[in-house]
Amino acid sequence: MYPRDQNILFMLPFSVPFPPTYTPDHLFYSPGLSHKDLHLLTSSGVALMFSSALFTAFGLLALGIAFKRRRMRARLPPGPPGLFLLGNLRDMPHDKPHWLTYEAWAEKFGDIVYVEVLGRSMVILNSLAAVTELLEKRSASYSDRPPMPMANDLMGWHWDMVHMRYSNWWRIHRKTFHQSFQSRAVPAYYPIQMKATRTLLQQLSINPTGFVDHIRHHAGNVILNVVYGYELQSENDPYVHLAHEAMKGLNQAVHPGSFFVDFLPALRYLPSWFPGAGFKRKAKIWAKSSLALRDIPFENLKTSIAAGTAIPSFVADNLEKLRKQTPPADEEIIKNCAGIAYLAGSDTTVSLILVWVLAMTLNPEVQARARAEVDAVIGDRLPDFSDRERSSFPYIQAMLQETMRWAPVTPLAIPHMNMVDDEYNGYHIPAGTTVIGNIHAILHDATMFPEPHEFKPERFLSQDGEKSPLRPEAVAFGFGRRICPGRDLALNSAWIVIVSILKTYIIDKAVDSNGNYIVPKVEFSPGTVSWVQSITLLYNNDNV
Ligand code: HEM
Repeated sequence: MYPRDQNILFMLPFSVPFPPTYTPDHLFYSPGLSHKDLHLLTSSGVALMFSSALFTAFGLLALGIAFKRRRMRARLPPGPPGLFLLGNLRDMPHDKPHWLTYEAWAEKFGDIVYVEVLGRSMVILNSLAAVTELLEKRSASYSDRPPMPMANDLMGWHWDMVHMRYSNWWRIHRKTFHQSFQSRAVPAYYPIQMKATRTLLQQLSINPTGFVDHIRHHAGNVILNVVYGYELQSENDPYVHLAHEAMKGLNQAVHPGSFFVDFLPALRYLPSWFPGAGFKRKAKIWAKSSLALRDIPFENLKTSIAAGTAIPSFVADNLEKLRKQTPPADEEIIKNCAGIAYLAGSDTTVSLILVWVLAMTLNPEVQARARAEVDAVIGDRLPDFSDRERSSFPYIQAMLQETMRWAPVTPLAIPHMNMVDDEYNGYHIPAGTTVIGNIHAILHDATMFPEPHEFKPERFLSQDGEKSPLRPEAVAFGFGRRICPGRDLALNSAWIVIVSILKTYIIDKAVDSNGNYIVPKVEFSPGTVSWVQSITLLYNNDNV
């Protein structure tokens, strides 16, 4: 249908938009103060200003004392020395990927590093041994999330299961999610993934230069279809718009240090009109889009169900189950799980596929070997999931593992928090410490993965008598009880997209005006989800 012998040549320089980076300015300025707020501050009277300053001074003093006492009291893991009051605020990376700074610290201080920011302690685990011991084996104590007063209490994200505190309320969400996304359940979504992949191939054949948008459309189409039975519009989709609006605020709020109220939770009780309480006014505006994202698609689907026009989906099926339950279970749980699936599952899958595209651009010999395997198994037609019954596709599998290892999509996972005082290797980890599993460092550990920055799928092809290295998916989706529940769906999407593109396209570098190849840079953005910064591609079967 889309033969590789279509002699087409496209130059595709692009850069992928990624969530805003955070500068130190954000950090110091971000208690929500805008220029207007500062003006207000001057005009609203000396008394208010004085009480506000006093409030902040007391807060900072308390933090400083707590910081000093904690440092003196216990044998904390090593880390960069902090300043009185601020702790390690100034050491925290802001404008470059955090994992680079954390890896530099790991080299200096070892596989467990301690930092403290404005009284909040944080531990970074840089080795497989440390994450296995703490986040996996001691998962019962390490599965909480740090409180996020700005996002959860003020911006209405309390319904977001990803950042929910470890509780019965989270457990029931997790169970509901798991039932529909566990490995046994996801083959039910093959038809949706197949249909979306055929649409992707069609879109690529019409406009290969728009491949980033097409890959995004594919991921959105799969998840919205699975969750709401909703077919994504080709352009200006209202649900994509809702998610985009909601992400604007969330991206800022989940970044540690963006809002002072996250360090001094008492600030959330300030009235919105209070000088310096600009964060409360921002939160009020953002809360609308957070709730709209969750409620609008859900209510629309309920209208379709009532009209008898809804097709099966996560929400429709779960509402049906709920109707039969006595006493009826909580509808809100289904609404919450559905709302978060698009946010958690869309960008992550897109990022994984784009990392693969970059790897293929830079490693034509890997691409050729993978394509040969697809051709040998599938022959002269388009792939589908039944092909996996004919072959285990060892090279494709190894290539997918290497893609997850080479540039992990979520290099630092999502922060966990421990609930009890703990000891590890003779170090004290105070209860309430934010614990980061450094996926990037583990997957670039040269003792497990020699030449870690090279893209080498062969390392996952087990040779006779050789011990195969750690499978990246064992850490790339996080840890313990909070491990990503959407991983099987994501890996299936990535697999069908990869084999389908290999079957129909050749990915190559672009050429400049002098006819020279442009070698794309291997650069990734900071943020929870890391993005390939720029790729230049050329589809050209002359290069085969
Ligand atoms: C390549 C794709 C993906 C990657 C790399 C990824 C990665 C992650 C990571 C690292 C976490 C945090 C785990 C931890 O705290 O230790 C997570 C959590 C989560 N992911 Fe994914 N994810 C992907 C796709 C998906 C998809 C497709 C869905 C939805 C269908 C999804 C839904 C979730 C949810 C709901 C959580 C929160 C789990 C909890 O806190 O209990 N993810 N993911």
